[in-house]
Amino acid sequence: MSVLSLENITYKYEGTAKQVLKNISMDFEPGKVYVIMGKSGAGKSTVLSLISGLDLPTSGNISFNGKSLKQLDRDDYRAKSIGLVFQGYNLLTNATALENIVLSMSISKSVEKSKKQFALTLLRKVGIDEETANRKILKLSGGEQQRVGIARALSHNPDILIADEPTGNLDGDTEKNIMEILQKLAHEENKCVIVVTHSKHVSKYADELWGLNQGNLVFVK
Ligand SMILES: Nc1ncnc2c1ncn2[C@@H]1O[C@H](COP(=O)(O)OP(=O)(O)OP(=O)(O)O)[C@@H](O)[C@H]1O
Repeated sequence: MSVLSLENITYKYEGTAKQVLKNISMDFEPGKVYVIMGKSGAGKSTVLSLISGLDLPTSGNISFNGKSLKQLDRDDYRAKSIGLVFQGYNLLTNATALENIVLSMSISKSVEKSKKQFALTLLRKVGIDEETANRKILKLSGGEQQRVGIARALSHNPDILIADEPTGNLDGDTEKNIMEILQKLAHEENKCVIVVTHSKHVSKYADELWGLNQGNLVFVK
């Protein structure tokens, strides 16, 4: 059963004639890592903005658990069901790792009894111990920052994790570590993990690999 389904999506930016996405269809299930690979300008960011409910397709339909995003409250969908991981981490650099997670939980109105304990549990899950959790982001390595970014994306327990070039700023070993964490979240915690990248290395971690080329999406393996 798909958690997310794209049916015959096309997309044109307002006021432009170019079709940026050309009739693309794809189904996403829980428990799998999906990698969408494409060159610069292929349409990766556009697909992500549609999947995450920032915008609606020009034609076609996107559904989440069988319900069209057109009918859902998309702010609510984004806040509850989607976790985002960014290439540049997007953390508050002058706050600690722990504070970043707790703040994010407060904004998403988490009902956890102890936000701090829950945040520490999430951080431990991605390999950040308590000492590191209490350090300011500025004093963490890139790989550690991305692990905090993943913990933050998990803090409202979303069904879908979307990672936009999550290892774009990291070296090979660190890339492996981050991709293994994302893989574990899919395989052991049943998250639907969607990664967009231009990196061939990242594609090795895919349960399903798709290629995006000038707005056309094709199944690779
Ligand atoms: N706001 C916009 N208005 C008009 N055209 C846009 C806009 N944003 C992107 N495009 C165009 O849509 C196409 C796809 O862009 P998109 O940003 O989705 O590609 P991408 O694969 O994410 O590229 P990159 O890897 O460089 O981020 C490109 O031709 C781009 O010029």
